[in-house]
Amino acid sequence: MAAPLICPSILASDFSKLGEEVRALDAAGADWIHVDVMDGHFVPNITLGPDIVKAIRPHTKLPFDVHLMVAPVDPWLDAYRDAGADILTVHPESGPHLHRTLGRIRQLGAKAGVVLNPGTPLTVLEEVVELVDLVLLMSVNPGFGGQSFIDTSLRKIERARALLDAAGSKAHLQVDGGVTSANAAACVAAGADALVAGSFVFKGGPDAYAANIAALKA
Ligand SMILES: O=C(CO)[C@@H](O)[C@H](O)COP(=O)(O)O
Repeated sequence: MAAPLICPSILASDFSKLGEEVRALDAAGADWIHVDVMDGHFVPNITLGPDIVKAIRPHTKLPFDVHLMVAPVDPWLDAYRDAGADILTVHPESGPHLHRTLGRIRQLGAKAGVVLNPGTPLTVLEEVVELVDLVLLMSVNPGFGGQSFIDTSLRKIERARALLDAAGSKAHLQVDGGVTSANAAACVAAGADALVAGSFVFKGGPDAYAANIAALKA
């Protein structure tokens, strides 16, 4: 089983020193930096605007994987791409034309991701599979870090893997929410190749980041 990409969510970082945190994650072996953007409307929390993404961009060359929990999302695609996002991931519920939104993300030169909440059926993916570079399965309801992994997500990962393989898609299959060393291997065995983790990576402070990332890869 190949080691998964580890994508720490900076939602769990110390916001008073974001640049430093991103540098520490880079040094600790993170593969991507996962940026959770929340608008206080699509989800009940507000986080990082494009100016903040732009401010931390010079602190690492790692890909910025930006999860947009924003509705409507279309007006924000250009701003986050300009701020330095490499991957823009959107919810089918955050606009009326998912197909158009994914096409626009690729037109901007970014990788396009689609994210499914625990209650969102996989079938939506069938209609856009050729337009996505990343499928993100939420294993918690989005809005907050520190929640518990929803166990039925494992079966959904398996079904998503089967769907991607059947379509001949090379898209990454990423899982997010309550990911720890206790469930990471099961996610990968089910077919995930990228794991987002917030609380687990950041616990113990910067000196522990490398060990925490290694524990998720192991
Ligand atoms: O998008 C979200 C929450 O909405 C996630 O990225 C969480 O931030 C992951 O945090 P942990 O569950 O790993 O603490």
